[in-house]
Amino acid sequence: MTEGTAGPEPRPETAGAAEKLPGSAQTWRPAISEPVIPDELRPARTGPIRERLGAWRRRHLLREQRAKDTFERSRHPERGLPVASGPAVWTFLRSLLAGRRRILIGLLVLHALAAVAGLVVPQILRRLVDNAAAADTAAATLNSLALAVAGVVVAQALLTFAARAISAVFGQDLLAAAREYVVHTVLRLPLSRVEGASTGDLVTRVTRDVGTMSESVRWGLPQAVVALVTVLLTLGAMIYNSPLLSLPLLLSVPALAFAVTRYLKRAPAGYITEGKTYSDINSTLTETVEGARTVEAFGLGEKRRDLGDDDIEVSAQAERYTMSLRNLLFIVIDFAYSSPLVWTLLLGGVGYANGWVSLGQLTAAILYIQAVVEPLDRLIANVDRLQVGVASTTRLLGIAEVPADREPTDRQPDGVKLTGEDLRFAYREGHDVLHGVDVDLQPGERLAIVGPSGSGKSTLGRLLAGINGPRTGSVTVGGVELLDLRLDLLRTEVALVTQEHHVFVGTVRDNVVLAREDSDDATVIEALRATGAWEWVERLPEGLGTVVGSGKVRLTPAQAQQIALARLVVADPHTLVLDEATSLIDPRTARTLEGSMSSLMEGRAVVAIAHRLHTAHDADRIAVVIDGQIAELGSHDDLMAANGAYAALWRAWTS
Ligand SMILES: Nc1ncnc2c1ncn2[C@@H]1O[C@H](COP(=O)(O)OP(=O)(O)OP(=O)(O)O)[C@@H](O)[C@H]1O
Repeated sequence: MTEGTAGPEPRPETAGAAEKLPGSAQTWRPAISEPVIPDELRPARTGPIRERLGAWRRRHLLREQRAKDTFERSRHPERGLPVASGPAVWTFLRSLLAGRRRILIGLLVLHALAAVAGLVVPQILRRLVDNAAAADTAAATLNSLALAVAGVVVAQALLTFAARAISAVFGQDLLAAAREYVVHTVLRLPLSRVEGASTGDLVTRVTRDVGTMSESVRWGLPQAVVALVTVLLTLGAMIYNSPLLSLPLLLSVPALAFAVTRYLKRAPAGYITEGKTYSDINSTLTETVEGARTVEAFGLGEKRRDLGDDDIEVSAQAERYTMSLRNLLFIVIDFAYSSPLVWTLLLGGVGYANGWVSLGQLTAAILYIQAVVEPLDRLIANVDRLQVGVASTTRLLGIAEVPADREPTDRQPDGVKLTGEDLRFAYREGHDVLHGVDVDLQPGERLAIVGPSGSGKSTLGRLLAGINGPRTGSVTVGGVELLDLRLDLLRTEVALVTQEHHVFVGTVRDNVVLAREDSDDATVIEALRATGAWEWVERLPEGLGTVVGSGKVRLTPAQAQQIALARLVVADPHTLVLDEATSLIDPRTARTLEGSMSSLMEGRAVVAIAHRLHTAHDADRIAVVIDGQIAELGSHDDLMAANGAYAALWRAWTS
């Protein structure tokens, strides 16, 4: 592997190379036969010092390059979630702080006063030392100076306490605002992008990244500002005490500034890369857990473990990179702390001997140097914390950069006729899976969509139900485009029923009334009766109020499907799009369910995406979709008479 291309195999998420296991919905990554970590990036443990240093530098440069590459790739991913730019973070921060100026200024003033109180102590001590050195000072003067020190220390403690208490309240308020923002943003993500993004990435962003961001907003930011103010005030006090004795510390500031600037330039890409590696670890892990049965059935355990190990190793590489950046910074910081102390003592000795400075000034200067170390340390540690926070914030704000796939208006459909015109759709740019489909659904009509696997039936169903918007053309109901309708209104016009039925953790009632939350119990029971679910719901310990879902009362797939259909009865849409709605249910339940479904479907238009052709046989019209186009359209008898693709499918199915 060459320097420019060093790095692990591109992940399918970025390389678009995910494969589907036959017969499985799980995406699977290509098997990796070579070691994922290039040799150049492995730690060199043997050889002469110069070679090892050279190898260390090469590894460092490679990691830096990779951090930059990953940063660029994650800024504009093809399908996953993007990362926001640096300026977006500052705009976001400004908007967070905008309504909280008063409390922010108040707490900064309190912290500054506490810092000033701390700076007064060395000045009083300076007087104490100078007075004690002079032979004629009265004991009363020394006593009052000592009392002044005690008074200032108490005042500083009280100010610090008040400042910290206000900081805590301020931090909680900011955290709440940040969390609300994230929840709001995630909820408005278009479904198509949620499906396209990896679960691990989304989960890492809304858990780890929210935590890191709020940590740095709550603690990192106020502490960095306070530490900066304290450092500046201490430097001012040092110059006031003795310009000569402040020289060594002032001279070390440029070295410190250089090291911090260098760090700030490199750290963001490093931390964003680190965040992405955590997402990758989570993605592999969730994929393995979700596909546990497939993994077991195909004996893929070892491969999955290897993938996990690779993810962890890559993550460790990213962590080592950011750690080496931090270490370099800390070396300079340590040097910048200790050398001024030595130089000030030497300079102070010479100055005292020549009468340029007093013993008290030297004492105060040494105390100030000691005093500046702690806030400087805090400042740099918090700058580091802020870097991690900024990286997490860019990932969170990236979610907000996903463009909305619809802009709902208040338009109301005039009628119930569903029409699709010139529908084209692509999951990947330049690869249309529908090529100009026209569908005209009469009110109350049953239209079956049949065709070979992968021909575009489900995609057409999703477009007709307004889940995805077409690339060209439009789907309208009563003359209004589906994407122009408010979501709550859309679901009472057209609804899609698929094989996936999620039961949310909540009561049976909550799960049924999702589309119309104001429905009463009688409506819910009627809906459950219609889908044949009332029999078993009635027997649950708390009936409608029983909490079901993950970790609670578990429902069978068939029961989950009945709940989903009951949801539909309550939503009462005039058009249903059924995509294999009854396939997961055992034949006996399916027969019962089909019975209740036919009464549910009465008076509604139905688009049934059918794999079992008997569904098609009973439909008013049948659309045969082949390669993303409607190849034939007509009733069963018409199409049999035409002796085309449908007739061939029917003969194959009935023989
Ligand atoms: N989420 C997706 N991302 C990328 N490509 C997809 C996605 N979903 C479907 N496709 C592709 O779009 C094409 C049409 O798929 P679609 O699921 O609509 O076909 P289908 O006729 O319903 O197939 P089946 O009967 O097997 O369910 C296929 O080539 C499929 O691989």
